[in-house]
Amino acid sequence: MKITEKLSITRDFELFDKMSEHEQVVFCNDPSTGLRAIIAIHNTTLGPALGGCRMQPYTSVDEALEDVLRLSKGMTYKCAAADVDFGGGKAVIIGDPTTDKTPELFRAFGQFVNSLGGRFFTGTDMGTNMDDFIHAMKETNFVNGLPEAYGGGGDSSIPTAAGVLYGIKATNQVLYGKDDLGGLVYAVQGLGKVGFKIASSLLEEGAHLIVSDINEESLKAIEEIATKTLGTVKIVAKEDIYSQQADMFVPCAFGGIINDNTIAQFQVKAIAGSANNQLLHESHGKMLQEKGILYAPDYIVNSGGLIQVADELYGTNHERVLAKTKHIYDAILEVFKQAEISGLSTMESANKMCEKKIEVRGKRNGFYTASVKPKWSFRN
Ligand SMILES: NC(=O)C1=CN([C@@H]2O[C@H](COP(=O)(O)OP(=O)(O)OC[C@H]3O[C@@H](n4cnc5c(N)ncnc54)[C@H](O)[C@@H]3O)[C@@H](O)[C@H]2O)C=CC1
Ligand SMILES: O=C(O)CCC(=O)C(=O)O
Repeated sequence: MKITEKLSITRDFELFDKMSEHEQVVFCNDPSTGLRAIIAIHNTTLGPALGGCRMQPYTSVDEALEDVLRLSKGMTYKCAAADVDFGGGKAVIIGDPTTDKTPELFRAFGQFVNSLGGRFFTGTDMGTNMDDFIHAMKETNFVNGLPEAYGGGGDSSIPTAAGVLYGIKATNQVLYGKDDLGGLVYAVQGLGKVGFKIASSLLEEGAHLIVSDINEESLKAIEEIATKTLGTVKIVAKEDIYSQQADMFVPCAFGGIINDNTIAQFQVKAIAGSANNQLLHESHGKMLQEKGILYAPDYIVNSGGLIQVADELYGTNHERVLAKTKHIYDAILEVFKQAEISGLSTMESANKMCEKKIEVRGKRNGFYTASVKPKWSFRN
């Protein structure tokens, strides 16, 4: 047997292939608290990585890894588009948020975040909330999205929803030549922290909503709000939301919902919503373009939360956050314009703009590391 055959195991680089675009992936294991988490740092050219921590009952390591790799890459683009001095990262905790949370688990997670020495900042995402990070912050300073009572900016779903409404207005401007929200029909998927706020604002402007959620209470609550406005609400089964005749589809639940199957069903003129990683593959952006559906790239539309948590490090100031969030309107118009000029899909056009920004900065910065002088440094 040749020596290379004997050593064949060393040729299995599957994990490194999967993370080939990422700088660092950290597997965190703490049997005493049951913590199993993965932190992915995609790119730190623009600054230390930033991204929320999702808790979900993933059924395999592969599923969790795939999610954290996709989400952290999305954060690199989101940070570039929002012009914040952070790079892309994200964390996932494997566990059921309704049964597996303990203060100790989040403290253990905080210790792992701290061990990265400021290369990764984190906070809430789906399945985690600000209370969880009150525990984590006892172990690390690299947490943002904290309650105002703890010196943070508070609920980041508020600026996220505000930003999505700016994205919808910009899309309406291109579709109809005016950015009014009222009078139109929106198919809203998911009435959680962000979706509920968007739906309520749309109703207040007199919009007509078709909604789906798996949570009966949220559905009842939005019907109740509609009774006090000029808007209307129709509830549909979760699998029927994609085929509704509407002006716009507003996805506010989970990722990957723009795919071969749903594109075949869509009867909308545009898509703009808060969900992260809406396109199953980048090619689905092209398919939307071919079908004549105007797509407002997710990571620009939903960057209000990021803008707030990044801004928090300067001290809480809601006015400043709102002023920065308003730029989402112009950013979406610019992407639509560039896409029209270049013939690219709106997602390709947005990606190109972000990649250019990272490339230019990369000439001066690269890999982020806190400036700690090595002990053995004898230079001064
Ligand atoms: N919270 C924030 O500030 C930000 C959130 N996002 C993204 O926006 C999306 C929503 O986030 P949140 O509102 O914070 O989450 P959430 O967990 O509060 O809300 C999600 C909602 O979707 C519903 N849902 C779950 N499965 C569904 C299905 N099959 N059909 C219809 N509805 C379903 C849930 O019942 C829940 O009401 C996520 O993709 C998140 O990553 C992105 C940027 C910031
Ligand atoms: O919104 C947050 O709390 C952090 C930013 C983030 O993870 C996101 O925008 O997906």
